[in-house]
Amino acid sequence: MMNIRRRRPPDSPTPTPNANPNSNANPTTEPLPTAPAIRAEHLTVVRGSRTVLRDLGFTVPRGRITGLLGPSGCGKSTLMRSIVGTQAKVVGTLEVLGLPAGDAFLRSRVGYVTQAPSVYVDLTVRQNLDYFAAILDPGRAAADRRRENVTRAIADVDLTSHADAVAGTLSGGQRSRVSLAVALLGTPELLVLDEPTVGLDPVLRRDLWRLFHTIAADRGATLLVSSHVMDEAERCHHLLLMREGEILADDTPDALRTRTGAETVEEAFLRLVDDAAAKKTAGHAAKEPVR
Ligand SMILES: Nc1ncnc2c1ncn2[C@@H]1O[C@H](COP(=O)(O)OP(=O)(O)OP(=O)(O)O)[C@@H](O)[C@H]1O
Repeated sequence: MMNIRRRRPPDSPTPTPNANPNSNANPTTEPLPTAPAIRAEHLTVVRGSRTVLRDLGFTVPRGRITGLLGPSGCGKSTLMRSIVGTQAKVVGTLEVLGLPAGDAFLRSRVGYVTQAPSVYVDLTVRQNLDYFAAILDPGRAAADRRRENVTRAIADVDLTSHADAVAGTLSGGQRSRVSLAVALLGTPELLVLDEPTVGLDPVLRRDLWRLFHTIAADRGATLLVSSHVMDEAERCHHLLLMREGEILADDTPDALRTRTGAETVEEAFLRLVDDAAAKKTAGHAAKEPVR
């Protein structure tokens, strides 16, 4: 069972945009807390010779869990990389926590867990976290705080009993949780998790989803969680359904089911896919020259 302490994060040492001595930002122009965590307009991404994301427009609400769902290859990872600022050739508007995606001030406010766990296999779980904690919060004066944060993050992902195990000896699911613990270290406002439950057994999947809900409820954090498993959609507050580089729906699971008259989100998704295909066919037919 995942364990997360029910407490608010301490005041963060994270620099805010106005902490920048070179910034001309006016405090009154700070985004309101009700502003979306992520806002995209006309977002297009080209990879190689392919347009992988095409003219996307969507919002991700703050303090909620948004599921980014769609089949393999539809562009979920590309969108997540764009949001965290690691994707090249991003065109259009993409705002994250009120700042342009990739802005240096977002570095410690956004946590990102890639599909492949990024851990040092020759270090123990605790040594992995100590290393990243030292980068996030350096200096001798912060040693006690770092130790506390590392212990808390390890407990959050239920790896306390494996804290001294070498990461290379852990299972794939356990390594994924080490990556998640690293992302939780800085108590980020936005967590971007790329297929975090892939390959996990049903009990661990359920526990991870409980952890996500606790993080959103207790910390007020925003989570963007991708999956190609449609039953995970039912666990989200909000959904972005993707297919072939386009957003088919940006809505709550309830609203989606009601709007499409479907029983499940999976069925709603299939109806939206059929509708989109029918519209495309109608569009092509309209363009055919009349003979
Ligand atoms: N370097 C690249 N050059 C060209 N096309 C690429 C490149 N990387 C990925 N793509 C293409 O971009 C599309 C989207 O890939 P992406 O990894 O974002 O999809 P995904 O939805 O995350 O898939 P999965 O669930 O399998 O991880 C895919 O069709 C893929 O073939």
